[in-house]
Amino acid sequence: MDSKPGTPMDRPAGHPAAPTGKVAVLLVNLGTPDAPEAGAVKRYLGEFLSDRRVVEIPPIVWQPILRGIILNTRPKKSAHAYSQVWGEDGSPLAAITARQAKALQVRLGDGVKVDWAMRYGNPSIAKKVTALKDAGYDRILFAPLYPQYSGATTATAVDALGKVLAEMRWQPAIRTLPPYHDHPAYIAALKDDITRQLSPTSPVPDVLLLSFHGMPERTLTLGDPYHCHCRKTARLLAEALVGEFPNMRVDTTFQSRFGKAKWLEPATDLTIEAEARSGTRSMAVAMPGFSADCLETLEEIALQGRDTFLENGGESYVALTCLNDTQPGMDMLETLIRTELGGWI
Ligand SMILES: C=CC1=C(C)c2cc3[nH]c(cc4nc(cc5[nH]c(cc1n2)c(C)c5CCC(=O)O)C(CCC(=O)O)=C4C)c(C)c3C=C
Ligand SMILES: [Fe+2]
Ligand SMILES: [Fe+2]
Repeated sequence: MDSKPGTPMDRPAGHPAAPTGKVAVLLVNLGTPDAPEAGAVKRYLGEFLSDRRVVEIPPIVWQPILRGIILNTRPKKSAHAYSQVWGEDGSPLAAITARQAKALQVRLGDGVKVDWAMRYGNPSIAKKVTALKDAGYDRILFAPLYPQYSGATTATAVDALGKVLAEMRWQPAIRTLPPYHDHPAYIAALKDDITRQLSPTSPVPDVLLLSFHGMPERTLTLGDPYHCHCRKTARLLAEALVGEFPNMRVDTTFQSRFGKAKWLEPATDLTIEAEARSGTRSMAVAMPGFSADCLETLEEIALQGRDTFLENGGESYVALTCLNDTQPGMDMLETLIRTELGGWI
């Protein structure tokens, strides 16, 4: 056939038009209900808690418990919790992730498209990856925003991506953002942001808790690096903060226990209570494993945590905000993303 490279003449008659040659970044987070209502929360939890990466109990045992008990009781309670943190722009997790994508787009400029998706609920990974491919983005950097790797977060997001790719005849080239729990840019961003947030509180709190989302303890012996990643982040961050706050104790805890199995310890809620009871008067809590504020930081830690601390004799309690779309947070994200885009832009 007579054709010149790069012109439609390359394409035999009948072959559909296929735009190509563009680069995209897809920021990914966990997902959240569409509304702070029991029905929407039930749909979201049904999808989330049916993921075998999240609940590693055989479905024949787990599904009757999930469908028969949990999805009939938890959505109402969780919907109430969501309604306490819901903003004008919707769920904080989705609103902040959207803002991060927008801010990163400005920083990276027109040569790269930045978009975002959620592992559960909307906007889905399938919808976003398909739309990007159809629009000619044949190089996609897939970036799950979890500093610490776990099967229940990073791996399941990549699984969802794999499922979309499995349906495609012509797949885009894919890169994935590695965990960044010990990346100097991440530790520096946390140090700057925590220092900025603590400075106006005078005096410095007696203790700073670094509270990470928990996981079942057995995931550690099964080989999940999550616990080690959290511990390393905490160690590096404590080392980075000691110069600014030499007299502040820094402790690491795990929050958001779910289900009956033993979870990683020490538990944040029990630690807050024990600290207050044993005479700690002022406490700050940072949550370095969450790249965006969400139900677990704004309700469980900022609201419930404060009640627990004050009811047990504590006097001053502050829950710090996550990196979100702050300047240190976006500086870090830009650094990580530019590194992973090397050779593509
Ligand atoms: C940051 C990392 C996270 C890990 C690790 C993680 C593990 C994990 N979570 C559950 C159960 C629930 N998590 C819920 C909310 C939630 N979890 C994360 C992040 C991690 N989870 C985020 C960012 C959020 C907030 C979502 C939002 O909409 O704001 C919930 C739902 C809320 C509720 O009903 O309480 C559950 C349930 C398990 C079982 C697990 C590890 C196995
Ligand atoms: Fe969770
Ligand atoms: Fe929770």
